[in-house]
Amino acid sequence: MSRSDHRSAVEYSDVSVRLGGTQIVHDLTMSVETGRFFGFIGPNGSGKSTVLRCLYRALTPTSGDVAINGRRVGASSLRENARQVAALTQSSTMFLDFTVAEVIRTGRLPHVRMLQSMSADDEEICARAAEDAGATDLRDRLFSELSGGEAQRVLVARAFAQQTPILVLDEPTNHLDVKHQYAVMRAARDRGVTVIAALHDLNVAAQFCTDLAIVFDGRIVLRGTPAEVLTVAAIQKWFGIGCHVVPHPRTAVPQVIFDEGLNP
Ligand SMILES: Nc1ncnc2c1ncn2[C@@H]1O[C@H](COP(=O)(O)OP(=O)(O)OP(=O)(O)O)[C@@H](O)[C@H]1O
Repeated sequence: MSRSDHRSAVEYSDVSVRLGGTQIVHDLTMSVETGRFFGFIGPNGSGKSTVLRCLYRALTPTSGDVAINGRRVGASSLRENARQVAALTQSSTMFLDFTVAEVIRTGRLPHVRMLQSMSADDEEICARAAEDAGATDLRDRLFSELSGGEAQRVLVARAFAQQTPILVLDEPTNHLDVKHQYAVMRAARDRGVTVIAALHDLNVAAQFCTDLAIVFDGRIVLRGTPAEVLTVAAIQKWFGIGCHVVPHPRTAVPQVIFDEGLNP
């Protein structure tokens, strides 16, 4: 797909990443169409986070390009990028001294000049983001005193408050109880933006993603709809565990029942 094709919200072209002398991502070429909910799945250390980091500019590829809406990531200012892509990452220690409300407000920074100049609209956006992420009741707490799941909901709210056309979620359901896992995924989907996530729970991925890609050793080895990707053969081959795959009783999306008795 060409760069000028605006159906592509995100496009990786021949992206390779070397870290610490090791090649982590190998010549990745792929695109994600606007409005899709795209999930990277794959074993630990396969490169999912590294691929995402190139998108939210935490990492510059060793070679190749990443483009957002047809524009190369490195060609935009950091502020412009932050208006395009909000990222929920796996490290958040920089917020330890903040209250929850302050953490969520930092999501508005790409849109305002200084924290003091936040408008009533910005406050309303933060309140709605907190509501959508299930973090409203936490707003007066200190971020450093939250449980893992509570902190995760606040970081999701911060990403929502950024109101970007692309949302990058690196393991968004980390630390969350089952109810909040589904609530956060539903809230992300219902924003109607392009979502690109790294996920470990295959059943949650199947329920919410329109597209899945299995990453193995820094390469996409299989891509398609959840029904195309989550097959017994693929899960055995790439995750190394036996399983059954059955349709969800209501939605009919594939659901995986792991079975070590069927291990390859
Ligand atoms: N800064 C770094 N220096 C050297 N190696 C790194 C660095 N960051 C990541 N790696 C390595 O790159 C590989 C891919 O890591 P990455 O975090 O992208 O995997 P992942 O698929 O997201 O894993 P997980 O499912 O465990 O979160 C791993 O082997 C990791 O050890």
